[in-house]
Amino acid sequence: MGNVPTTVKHCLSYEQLIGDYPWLRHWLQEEKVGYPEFVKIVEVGPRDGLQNEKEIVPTGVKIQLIDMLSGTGLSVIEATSFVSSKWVPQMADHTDVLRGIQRAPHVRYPVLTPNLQGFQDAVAAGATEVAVFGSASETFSKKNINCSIDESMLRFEEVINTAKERQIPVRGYVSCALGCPHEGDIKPSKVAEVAKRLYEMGCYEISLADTIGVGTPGSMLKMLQGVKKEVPINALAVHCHDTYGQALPNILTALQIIRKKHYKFLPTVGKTTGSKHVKATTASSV
Ligand SMILES: CC(C)(COP(=O)([O-])OP(=O)([O-])OC[C@H]1O[C@@H](n2cnc3c(N)ncnc32)[C@H](O)[C@@H]1OP(=O)([O-])[O-])[C@@H](O)C(=O)NCCC(=O)NCCSC(=O)C[C@@](C)(O)CC(=O)[O-]
Repeated sequence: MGNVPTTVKHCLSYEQLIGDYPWLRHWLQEEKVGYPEFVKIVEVGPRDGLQNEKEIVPTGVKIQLIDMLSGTGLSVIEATSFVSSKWVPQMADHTDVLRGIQRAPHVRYPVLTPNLQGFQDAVAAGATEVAVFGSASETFSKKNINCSIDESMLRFEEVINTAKERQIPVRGYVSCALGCPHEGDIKPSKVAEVAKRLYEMGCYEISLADTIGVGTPGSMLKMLQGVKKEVPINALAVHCHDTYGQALPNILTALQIIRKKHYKFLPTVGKTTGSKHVKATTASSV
């Protein structure tokens, strides 16, 4: 926490959280929650932070960013996406980025793969870990990956089965876990259902994403209470966008749901400014 600005420390303090959300004190006592002994940060800046930037960032700059992040002590850096360049022009240089980075021995560099084509391209470019990304909202699924939730599960199953044959670990995202830009509130039971499907297919970890940053400690709590009935808590991660300044309180709430025996909980933070996504570098400070 040495380099963390005072304002961020303030957001992270237990006393401040209880001051802002008094009902949490009761819940924390009831649940006898503690903090996990170990927190892993998945840095998503080079992928999620850049993907919506209108101006194309030169490939060399992306490579330099990832190489510099590799030197910070992070253990996971999401490097790029093997998606259609018509949909996300910023990620069109995925192969050059993945081939150009200096891989540090202690760092993993997962990439997003929405379907088998993306998976095969990623592996050909040297990917050794991938992530599939589903949604708890039908409308978001159609707008993001051009298929329904059920169709996306069939695509992911193909990716996961092929990945298993090659012993490539697959991480799964569930977008809109705390709200959808098109459908509004999303029921925790729907998030739990999609998370469970991904987990049962073979994703080693499910990252529950507050895609538009509308979550609060209250909705985070309800959502995680629903999901942990279906997926082991030590296989869960959260991915919080900071659109309304709630990412840190939301992460702190999520961390406190983990019992001490659950040593592995893996939050990622995204910082969203207005309609622009400028994300994830704050994750390194948490
Ligand atoms: C999923 C697709 C590809 C389906 O796209 P589609 O158009 O429905 O695909 P299709 O299967 O009908 O194929 C149409 C064309 O796309 C090509 N194609 C097919 N697959 C690929 C591929 N993998 N890479 C490159 N090209 C591909 C395919 O070859 C074909 O090319 P054509 O014959 O017309 O020349 C498309 O909808 C897409 O790329 N979507 C991008 C989604 C995306 O990147 N979203 C942002 C990341 S998710 C996210 O940010 C959320 C997250 C993870 O951060 C968590 C959170 O905060 O919520």
